[in-house]
Amino acid sequence: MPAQQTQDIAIVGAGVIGLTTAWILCDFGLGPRVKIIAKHTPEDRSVDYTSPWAGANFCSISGGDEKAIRWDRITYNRLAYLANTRKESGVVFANLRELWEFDPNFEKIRSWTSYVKDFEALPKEELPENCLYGHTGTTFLINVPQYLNFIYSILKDSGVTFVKEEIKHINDVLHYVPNPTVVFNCPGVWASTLGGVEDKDVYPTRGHVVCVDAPHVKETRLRHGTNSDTYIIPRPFNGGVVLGGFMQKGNWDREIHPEDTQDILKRTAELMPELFHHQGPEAAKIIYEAVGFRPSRNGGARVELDSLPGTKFPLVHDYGASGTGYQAGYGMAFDSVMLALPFINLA
Ligand SMILES: Cc1cc2nc3c(=O)[nH]c(=O)nc-3n(C[C@H](O)[C@H](O)[C@H](O)COP(=O)(O)OP(=O)(O)OC[C@H]3O[C@@H](n4cnc5c(N)ncnc54)[C@H](O)[C@@H]3O)c2cc1C
Ligand SMILES: NC(=[NH2+])NCCC[C@@H](N)C(=O)O
Repeated sequence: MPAQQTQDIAIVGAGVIGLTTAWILCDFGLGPRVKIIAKHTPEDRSVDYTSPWAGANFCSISGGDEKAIRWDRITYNRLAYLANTRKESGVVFANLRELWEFDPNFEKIRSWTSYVKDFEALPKEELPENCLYGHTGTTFLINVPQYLNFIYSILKDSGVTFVKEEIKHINDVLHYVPNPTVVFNCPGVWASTLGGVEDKDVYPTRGHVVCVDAPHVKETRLRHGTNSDTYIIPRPFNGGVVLGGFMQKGNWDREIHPEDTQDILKRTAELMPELFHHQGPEAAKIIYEAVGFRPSRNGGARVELDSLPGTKFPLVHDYGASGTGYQAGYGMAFDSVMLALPFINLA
């Protein structure tokens, strides 16, 4: 009987960021040493738990700074590996068409030319009215519930322990892992209020999605507007088509407003006329609607080594992914684990 391994690696949070962090640790065989403390886990649905509400696709929403480009690129390669070798993960390659009513971040676009398969800028004559730029390429679509449960199962099979609790202060993690080798802090938008973290740079970017039945739609299409963000994100393996949306900074409104639903249906039908077979929004077959709070942060996501307040215990922050937790999350989690490895005795 192997000696009882004590859990010495703690993770706060079981959204896509916390789960992916644990997944990488499991790849090192560290699953039995990992304990995840989280109020919500993948079987939960709550406006306070962002990950289930994502589309999800891989688009060029993220910033053009070095960190954002690095995390997108690492995750693009990881998603390609999963799409090629692990169909059960819910990740597939897909055609992306992305349009802008204003000039995009050309640093970001330049980075895409070096790694996004089949990348092509659209000739001006192909741009719809009022669009200044557009491109196509091969990126990814993710069936989010399937992907979260795929990772969740790997973690449970790898010996990771889950504690379904809300903590008030980051140091409360010591009640569950008294002498941690390292703690990972992955609380999403709640980094804004978690005691001992209370990151004043973190804020919600409110989203509202309408998931419809439209199995004929295979392409993901987005239009970055001066006054609106319109996107169509099919979820592969019969997951419906996620339509959006809104990018409302600092907005904590938890309610769904019917006028917003109609606005999303109208804009997406204009963006892709075949979405409702060239009929209007009244032809939409709605499966569900949801509001979600993207965990945004002034200055971009925080992936940083710290220590539990008033202690020597290493603390790695990994939060603030905003609208990119799936398309950049593996890169963020990879860098978080690299920060922690010097403290973890692997041998
Ligand atoms: C409408 C919408 C569409 C999106 N589409 C895409 C997309 O197409 N592609 C993409 O890449 N991204 C997309 N995103 C962004 C993506 O969903 C987020 O970046 C991602 O879900 C953030 O994950 P997270 O793990 O940081 O946060 P969360 O999923 O919110 O997880 C946070 C975890 O921490 C736990 N927690 C927090 N505080 C405490 C506490 N005090 N005690 C215990 N546990 C705590 C929670 O219970 C939860 O388990 C979208 C987001 C929205 C809202
Ligand atoms: N078009 C635009 N600015 N945003 C689309 C973003 C889609 C998805 N990442 C999200 O909803 O976060």
